[in-house]
Amino acid sequence: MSADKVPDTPVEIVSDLLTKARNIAATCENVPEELSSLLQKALDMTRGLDDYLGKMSARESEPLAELYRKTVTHDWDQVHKDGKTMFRLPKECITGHVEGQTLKMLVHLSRAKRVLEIGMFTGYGALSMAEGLPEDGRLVACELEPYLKEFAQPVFDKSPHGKKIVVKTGSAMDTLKELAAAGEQFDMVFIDADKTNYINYYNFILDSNLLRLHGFLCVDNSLYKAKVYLKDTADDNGLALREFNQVVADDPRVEQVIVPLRDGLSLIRRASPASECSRLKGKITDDEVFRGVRGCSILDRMRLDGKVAYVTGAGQGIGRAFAHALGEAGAKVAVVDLDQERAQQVAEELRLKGITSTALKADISEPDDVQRMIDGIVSKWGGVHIACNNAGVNMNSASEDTSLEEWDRTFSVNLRGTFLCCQAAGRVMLKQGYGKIINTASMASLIVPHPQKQLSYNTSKAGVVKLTQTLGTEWIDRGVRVNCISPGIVDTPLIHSESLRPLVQRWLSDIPAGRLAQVTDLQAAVVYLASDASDYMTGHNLVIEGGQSLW
Ligand SMILES: C[S@@+](CC[C@H](N)C(=O)[O-])C[C@H]1O[C@@H](n2cnc3c(N)ncnc32)[C@H](O)[C@@H]1O
Repeated sequence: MSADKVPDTPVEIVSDLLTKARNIAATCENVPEELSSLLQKALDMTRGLDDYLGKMSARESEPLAELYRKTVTHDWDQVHKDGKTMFRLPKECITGHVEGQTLKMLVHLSRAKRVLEIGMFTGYGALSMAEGLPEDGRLVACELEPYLKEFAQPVFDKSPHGKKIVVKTGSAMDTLKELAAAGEQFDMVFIDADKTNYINYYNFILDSNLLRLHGFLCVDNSLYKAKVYLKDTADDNGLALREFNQVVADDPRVEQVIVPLRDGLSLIRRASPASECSRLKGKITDDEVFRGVRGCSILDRMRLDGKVAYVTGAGQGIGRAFAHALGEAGAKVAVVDLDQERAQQVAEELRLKGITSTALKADISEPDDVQRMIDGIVSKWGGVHIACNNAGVNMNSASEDTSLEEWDRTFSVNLRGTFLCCQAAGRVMLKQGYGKIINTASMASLIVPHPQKQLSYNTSKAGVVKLTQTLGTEWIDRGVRVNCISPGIVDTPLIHSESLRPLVQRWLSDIPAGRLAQVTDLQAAVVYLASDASDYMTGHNLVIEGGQSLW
């Protein structure tokens, strides 16, 4: 702690008291050596703690460091004397490095997308949390003093995360009412403004549903310099926080814990819908729609944790995007491709993202390769739950010139290969009594895309749809669902080649969406079809083509 810093947290205050006690002991005669040494040891322990936490926590970004420097060197007394702020703002208000990183970590871990801060000060906490938000995340910061918005904004503007922050100046309670009236909801709320109003903010946030059902609150200063539990507390803020903590502890709507970080940080989460039910008996329909199927929200129902998946043709393009999507949703993924090196590269990408993966080489038109692929996955991971049969080839020729070779090669990969994979994976899945098969068909199964000529491709993909419908109805009563995805024209590097460029213009005029499909446009569909959320769907051809087949 620097010499001019006012002790502000329980640890800093203990440290200050110990320093005083040690100094007194040093001036007294007859103080036992052991007492001095114990005082010194206690002092070293308390003094060193915050420093150590700072050193061992992730480093702050340069904009955060600038905000900190700018805040602690600013003459807040003068600003107040000049009438620029309504209140005299102590620089100790700032959350600072360790708390900032803690808030950022909480945003990350909770995957919050919308955060509300009540009491922004110079924006250190706001920017820390914004750094943890995804690119489309948003943080609304309430601040009474307009001067502080002007102070923080130039630094926000230097950070790539500053654009996620919207500052609302004025009384926080007025802003909360405005947000609630606009139907806004937040995943996380950080309360750090006037202490005597904490209880009002808390009640308003819960009563007006500003905090979404599975959201949580962080409340700063909940230990308030230890005054919340010291008997002789007389100051308003200490008493307000003591009452606040008690109200939260007695509130059946929430679960909470106080983390003794700096001046105390309460983490409060809205309890499960089930506990809200008993309180709201009669006012709600307490069913699976309200509670979620098996208690899971719709997004959780699309998680694939613990599932084993494979994707053929996963070395590039759509297959690679499918492999990433299934892995991101929680599945272990076998990346299968004819090209071993590409498969390995994609498997490595997945591992870098923390996804369990393996690379396999297989030619799906060869029964032995397909069987080896399935056996390998089963022996490595104990089963196959998601079979993504995506590999395919596309050759072009006028129908009168289509060679038998082209026809056979197309059918042997696109239809025979898909059949071999469905059969080999299906046998395992039927034994398990569970499985999700997702075949890649094509919009060409519905319409005849033009002007390119691709008889064998179109016909083989129509076959994939019929294969899917037949298996999907034959196996569903034994727990195996079979569906397919029909992408429209997908934007791949090949499409930008000199020879295809004129065709792209033609295609674009045929697509109501006005653009080609990106592989990322197909990712949610594969996760949905792989998840339990789509259990009632089988034999379906899910067409994703920007409306092209409808024109
Ligand atoms: C402890 S500081 C906030 C620190 C900040 N969260 C950070 O990360 O550095 C409290 C802030 O709340 C603001 N404040 C106090 N009363 C308020 C109110 N009624 N409405 C909005 N803001 C208020 C103060 O102006 C001050 O800037």
